[in-house]
Amino acid sequence: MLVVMQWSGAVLAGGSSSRFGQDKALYIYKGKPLIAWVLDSMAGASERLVIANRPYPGLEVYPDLWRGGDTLSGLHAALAHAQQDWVAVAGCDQPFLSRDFWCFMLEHTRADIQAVVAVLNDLYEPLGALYHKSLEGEVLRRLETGNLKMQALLHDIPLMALDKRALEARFGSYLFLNANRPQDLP
Ligand SMILES: Nc1nc2c(ncn2[C@@H]2O[C@H](COP(=O)(O)OP(=O)(O)OP(=O)(O)O)[C@@H](O)[C@H]2O)c(=O)[nH]1
Repeated sequence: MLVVMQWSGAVLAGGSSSRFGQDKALYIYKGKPLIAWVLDSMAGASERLVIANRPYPGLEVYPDLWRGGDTLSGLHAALAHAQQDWVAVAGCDQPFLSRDFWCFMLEHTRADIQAVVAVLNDLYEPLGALYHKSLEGEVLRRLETGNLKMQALLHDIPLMALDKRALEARFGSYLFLNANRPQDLP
């Protein structure tokens, strides 16, 4: 019997796009908004959540529950709102993530870890990663104590670290590209 794993997708879009100069989620790149590229990469999810604090027409938006913690606030809300145990979390500015990439990441989930994440030289890629819902309490504790660094969280939890260069070789050299400015996009 084929067992198909259920997972949630969450796109963080609660930032201020200050370096981008306009709401980057809605920036049209190669014919569609950046956020649509990311949502499309998560087409295999049982639900796709947009985590933001303002409405996006046509999309169901889930708010941060703890404000002011940057991407850690977004991760917390993603884990809190998600229905499934494993949650694919990405920025709204990562148009090169793909369905095949997420399938590959999901193949590396295990019962004894809480994240699947790319790493290079001890530096993790916190967005474009899988997180287990059981992390919600730990993330909230870090928000409460002002310990907002995603790298520190990832250093402290049991996870599967996948070689970033090997992932880029397989899924494309721009895989983890996040567009801080329009000119970052190829
Ligand atoms: N839900 C949520 N998402 C956030 C928050 N802060 C940043 N993000 C998202 O996390 C991703 C990475 O953040 P950044 O690249 O710094 O984006 P940004 O904050 O919009 O950009 P800058 O204002 O230029 O720093 C983007 O998709 C943001 O929308 C937050 O407080 N809540």
